[in-house]
Amino acid sequence: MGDREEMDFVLKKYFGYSGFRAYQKEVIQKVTEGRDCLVVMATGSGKSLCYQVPPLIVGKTAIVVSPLISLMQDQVMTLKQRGIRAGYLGSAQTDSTAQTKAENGYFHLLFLTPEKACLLPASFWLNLLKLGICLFAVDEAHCISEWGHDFRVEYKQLDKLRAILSDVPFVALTATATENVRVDIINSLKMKDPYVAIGSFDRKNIFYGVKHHNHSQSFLDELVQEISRLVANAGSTIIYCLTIKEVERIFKSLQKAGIKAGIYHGQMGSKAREESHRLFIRDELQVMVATIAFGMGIDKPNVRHVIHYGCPKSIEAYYQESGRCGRDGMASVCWLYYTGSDFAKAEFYCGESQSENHKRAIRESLMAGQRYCLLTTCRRKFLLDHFGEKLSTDNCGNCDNCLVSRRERDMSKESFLLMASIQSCGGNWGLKMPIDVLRGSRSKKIVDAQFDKLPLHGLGKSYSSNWWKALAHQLISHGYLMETVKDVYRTVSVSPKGKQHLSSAGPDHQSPLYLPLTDEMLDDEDQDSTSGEIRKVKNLAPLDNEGFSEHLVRTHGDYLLNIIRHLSESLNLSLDGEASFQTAIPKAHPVLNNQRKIAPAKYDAWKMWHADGLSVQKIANFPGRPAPIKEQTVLQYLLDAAQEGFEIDWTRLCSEIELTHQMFSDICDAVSKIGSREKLKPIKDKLPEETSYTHIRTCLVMQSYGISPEVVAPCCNPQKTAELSSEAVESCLIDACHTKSPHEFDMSGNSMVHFSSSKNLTSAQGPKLDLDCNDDLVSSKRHKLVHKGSSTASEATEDLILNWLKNHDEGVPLSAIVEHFHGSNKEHVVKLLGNLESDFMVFRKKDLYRLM
Ligand SMILES: Nc1ncnc2c1ncn2[C@@H]1O[C@H](COP(=O)(O)OP(=O)(O)OP(=O)(O)O)[C@@H](O)[C@H]1O
Repeated sequence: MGDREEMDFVLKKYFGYSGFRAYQKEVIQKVTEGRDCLVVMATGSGKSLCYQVPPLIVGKTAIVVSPLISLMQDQVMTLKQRGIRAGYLGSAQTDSTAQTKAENGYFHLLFLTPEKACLLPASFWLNLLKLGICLFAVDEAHCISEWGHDFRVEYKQLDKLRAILSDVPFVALTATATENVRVDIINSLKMKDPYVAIGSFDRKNIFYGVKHHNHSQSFLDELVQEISRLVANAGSTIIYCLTIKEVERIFKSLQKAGIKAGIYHGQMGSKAREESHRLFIRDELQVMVATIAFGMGIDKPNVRHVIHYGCPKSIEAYYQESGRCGRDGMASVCWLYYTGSDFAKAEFYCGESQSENHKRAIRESLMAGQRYCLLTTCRRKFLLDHFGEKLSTDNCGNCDNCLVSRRERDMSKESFLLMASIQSCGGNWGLKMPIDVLRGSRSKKIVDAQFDKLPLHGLGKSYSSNWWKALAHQLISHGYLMETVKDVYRTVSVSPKGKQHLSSAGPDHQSPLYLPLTDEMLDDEDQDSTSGEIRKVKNLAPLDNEGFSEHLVRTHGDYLLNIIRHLSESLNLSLDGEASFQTAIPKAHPVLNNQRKIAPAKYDAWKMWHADGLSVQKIANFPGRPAPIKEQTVLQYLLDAAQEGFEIDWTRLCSEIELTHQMFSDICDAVSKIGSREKLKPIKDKLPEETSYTHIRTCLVMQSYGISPEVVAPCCNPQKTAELSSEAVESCLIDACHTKSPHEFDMSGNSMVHFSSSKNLTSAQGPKLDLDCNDDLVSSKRHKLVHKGSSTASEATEDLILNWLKNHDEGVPLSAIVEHFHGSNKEHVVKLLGNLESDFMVFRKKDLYRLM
């Protein structure tokens, strides 16, 4: 019998197939000739046969390295049923004779985990070599590469075996390998002139689609309805979720709707997982809701739908998971539902990873996933392109973008603004900075970099940040912008094509640039229909007050005033009378005698606080702002204003932020102990928990201006005092009696501390406050009360943990979290942290918990 005939005979005899699929025969032939092979073929294309047939032809053992015991067990079982001698070595092996049998060449196919392969003694290999090893296969070979989506360190060790098995052909197999992963595989396994078989990645029978979702219940209800419809037709469905919590949530909803669903994730015991898998394979379950733990080795032919509820880590992972669909070649459907927060998980995925290369690969992979989600062109083309395969057409006719014609609009103006902003910011930022500039933000970063002086600052206010981000992704996918990972950051810059476009355009003239609107952009515009009104208003000439709704004036009055002001300035007209819209933020920025000019945002904050008497909290949430700002930011503005010579009522400020006399002197002590005011953290570390960074900053500014600590209230804020419990009042009363303090408390708990004498204290003036009480005792009592209060509050909840972590950018070890929330036991805290981790709210890195 000739070689080819023998191959056909084996195929028929053991597998029952009448012909080989593409590439199978060539690979088998090369392997039997002793050549190394790299096999890159789509999921379900039949790669396994490439290592299963040779041992049956040459009668020598084939070694197969596979990442999962369960996968090996499945394969061994199936092969045995076909009359092939197959076995595996590993921790789950109960047959004590298996290793001896293997060493004596009993098996046609011997499966090993990479760890086991490296642990076997050299004598094992030498004995088996004497009998003959026909090939050494590495399945799921992309696990060898740090560029791969599923890198496993153990795979890296396999090169050690190359020295012992120097004459054995190595066969690496994977369904997902980009160019650099392929090179990595060949180098890592020290393959010699390998025969490379790259099959088509095009799964023609699969429809690809993407939808945007929010985590709302109504969306989940819609999903359940959709699944009910799907399961009414034949075939199975797999729903992949990013977290176990989501798996459980969706599973419960499906069960409620009477759908036969199963569940599968890494925290289930192996028995429960096996049972779930078995029921699914036998069609006793219609739907499997799973994490990606349900992945490799799922060879169920009739999976008709794969739904991803959340954007996967990479295109490779997506391709592999969606590849569980339609393995029998019948028409099947893959939907991906994503939400914006899916793209912010790079830090989480980087987890414990030590290698910078690997971290960069993770970030780049996630970026590619994001691009896939936001794509408005053919999805199949994008997927194939990712794997280096060209689709001859721009319209595959079997993805959502090719079937639904999208609304296109001339986005030349918007694109010009965005590209110009990115260019003006230097092209060294992510998208946030240039978009914030367009939206007129005066954040510290923007003001410090003087981006608020750019002519385009604030010109893009009428679109939301998300809208601009979606446009940016359009421009990326059309080649006008480039996204790169520099060290650990994603930056966006204008590409040569974008620069060309910019240079041929100006603020008033741009050549048309028609781009499709994404669902997100359309949703955003629908939601913000009033901003649509604003855009219309912008185009109105002359401005006409008819048709302005009350709502429009209330919500956008400030914006309209600005348009009118700019218009009148440009026309050299004066506006009669002072506009006194309640929503308008004061805009005049006079420079007082001894004051230096400060940024408008700071001046506004100072004026509202100082002249209008608004509280920090009111300023932060002032209705005239496009969006609220943080109270800390307002405080920082006030401190900056003070440093530029603007008048500040320190007593009022200290009272508002509850900076007590005791805190003030504690902070001064800490500063002198440390001997430096440069860094706040060491100062903070020396102080009690309730002393915040805001307290420290304020104190330092006051110190530097020689403001006397006497201006600081000795006891609690009068308004806050009213909120004290009766216990607190009682304690204060006791203190007041003991110390014969002039502070009086009425029985309703209202403090009558006389702040009036300090009313006019400013940064320039500093008369001493006449308070002769024993402040220390009062405030130390208060201190105790606060502490006692925080002990009740120290029972951990998810919200409290999140709030607390907000103040610890550098991360906190578990022990410190447990100590802080000593009202709860450790298990409870660990459980909450686990929930937060699985919700991607926090992540753990080098044993420190941080906010995402
Ligand atoms: N020549 C053939 N004729 C008919 N069916 C075949 C042939 N080769 C393989 N198959 C079948 O195709 C299915 C997929 O094969 P296999 O599991 O080897 O794919 P794979 O490429 O390893 O996929 P994955 O990467 O997802 O593991 C199996 O059910 C297998 O029996």
